[in-house]
This record gives sequence, structure tokens and C-alpha cells, in this order.
Amino acid sequence: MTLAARVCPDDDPEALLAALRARVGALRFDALPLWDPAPTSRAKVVSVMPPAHYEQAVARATERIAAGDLQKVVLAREVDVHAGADHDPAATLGVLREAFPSCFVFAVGRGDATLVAASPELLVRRDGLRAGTLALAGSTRRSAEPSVDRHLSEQLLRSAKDREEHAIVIRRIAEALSPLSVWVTAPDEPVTVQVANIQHLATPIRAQLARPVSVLSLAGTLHPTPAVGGEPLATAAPMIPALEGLDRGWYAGPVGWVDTNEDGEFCVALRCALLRGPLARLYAGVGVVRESDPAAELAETDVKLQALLPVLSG
Ligand SMILES: C=C(O[C@@H]1C=C(C(=O)O)C=C[C@H]1O)C(=O)O
Repeated sequence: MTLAARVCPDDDPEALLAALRARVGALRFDALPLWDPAPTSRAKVVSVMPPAHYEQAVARATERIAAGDLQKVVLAREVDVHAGADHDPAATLGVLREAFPSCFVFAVGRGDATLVAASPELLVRRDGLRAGTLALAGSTRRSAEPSVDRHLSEQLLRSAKDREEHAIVIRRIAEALSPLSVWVTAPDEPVTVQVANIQHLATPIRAQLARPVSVLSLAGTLHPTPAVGGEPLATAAPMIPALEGLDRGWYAGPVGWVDTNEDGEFCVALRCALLRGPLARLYAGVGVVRESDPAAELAETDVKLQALLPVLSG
């Protein structure tokens, strides 16, 4: 177990240590979190805005792209799960850790709200002068039938639309890292990565930093990549809230850790839900490019929502 503490300049280290020890001691006596796979009352799942609103937003974005002032914009939608009882963040976290072993699984609490996620997307990792990140964009569903699953993966690799959506992210990451680096390198061809419910085009990107820029500052330089924002960002940024009509909150933000050497790791808060009492708000977005079809993009948000929906709706 790793404990993190928020330290202020006037804090007494001994008192902080004692508080952390007391917290660990208290945890030992807490009841084990229990996820109930067969709750007596059914959860209610509702799209916050009608799905047609999302399709219209995608259509309007493609018009802006066709007009020539934008290459890509990522648009998200929200779905609420009203459960019969309060959601249990610890139990949810336990289930996500089992179901998504290759993802960044976390829970961050503040006040009465907890953000839980199983994100496949690394924003940045720094170890001394080495930095690593992942371009992740371009998606398709999975199939339980291995040959169909492989076919879907090959289709994704051959899809010009998805390859372009993906290339925009690589280009921007390389442009952001280059001024800080001796070299930035990425394989010529993406691979597909499979998570439980979806597969994505992925390209790992590595850089040798020219000076020890902190991981926090690297995260600030890279975020938001066009995997969650858009290209060019200055055009996409004001369009996103206007078209989505929602408050993203912590969704798509960087979440991670920093050590005393300023090394660390940040992922992008995707495949996440904000839990507050019996309400869970889920978010899912897609990259919209010129060829995007509104119905297909809506369907892709449904696939992405399937990461957390079965866990939260019982
Ligand atoms: C925006 C999300 O995912 C991002 C968008 C992707 C896409 O459009 O293909 C793929 C992975 C993520 O970078 C999300 O999950 O909400």
C-alpha cells in the first residue's frame, strides 16, 4: 500500500506520520468492501441529454471540420446510474482492478464525491531524463469470438479515418516534447491494444529530455492531447463545452503521482465515473474527424460506457 499526504510548509512531520499510522490502523478494522452482484432494487440508467443531442453535436463538429478551420475535436456525453443504495467506491475499485488489469485503476475522493476509473491511457511517465507517453486514439469494439476480434483489430489498423485520428495525436505529442528533448521517437506503425470491452490504436512515444523537466510540468505541457481535446486546440477548446453542453469536471483530466525527484506518472481520467451517494455519473467521448458518422460515434460512446456501466448498474 502507498500512502500519500498533503504537506504544508508549517506541518509537523511527526504529527503527519502519526496521523498516517492512525489511518492505517483504522483501515484494518474496517469491514471488507462488498460488491453486490444481485441487488434487490434495480439501478436506473439515463442519458443526461437525449442521445440525439450527441449525434447533432457530432454533425455540427463535422461541418466545422469540413469548413476547414479544425481537424479534430473530442466530444463527450454523460450517463447517470441511479442505484437503490449508495455506490461503494472501494468495492467498485476492487471490481475494476480485477476486470481491467492492464489499465490505470484509481479512486480519488474529495468531500462526498469519488472519481473511479479504469483508464487505458498514459499521459506521461518520467524517470530522470527519460519520458514516455502513449498516443491512444482510434477505436473499435471487441468480440468474444477470437477470429472476429482479430478481424476487427485488422480493420482498425487499415481504417484511414482512425489512422488519421491517431496520427493527429502523435504529431501533437511529438511537437510538444521536441523543444524539451534531445530526441523523440515513435514506431512508424501503431499497434492495437485490447481492453475488456474495446480496442484502440496505440503508439508508444519515448523522449530523452534535454533537461530535467518535472513530470508535473510535462503533464501540463501535453494535456490536453488531441485524444481528449482537439486540433488545433485553440479552435477546439471553446467548441467542446458549447457542443457537449456539459461540465467535464475531472473527466479527461490528468491523474497520477509525483515523487520527491519530480519523477512520476500521470494517466488520463477516462472510462470513469463520479460517485456521489446513490448517483454515478459516467462519461465517454470520441474523436470527431471529417469522416465521422454521428450514429457510429454515438455507438462508440456506448462501447466505452460499457467499461463501468455493468459494474455500477448491477
Ligand atoms: C475520449 C475517450 O477516449 C479517447 C478517444 C479515443 C477515440 O476516439 O478513439 C480512444 C481513446 C481515448 O484517447 C473516452 O474514453 O472518453
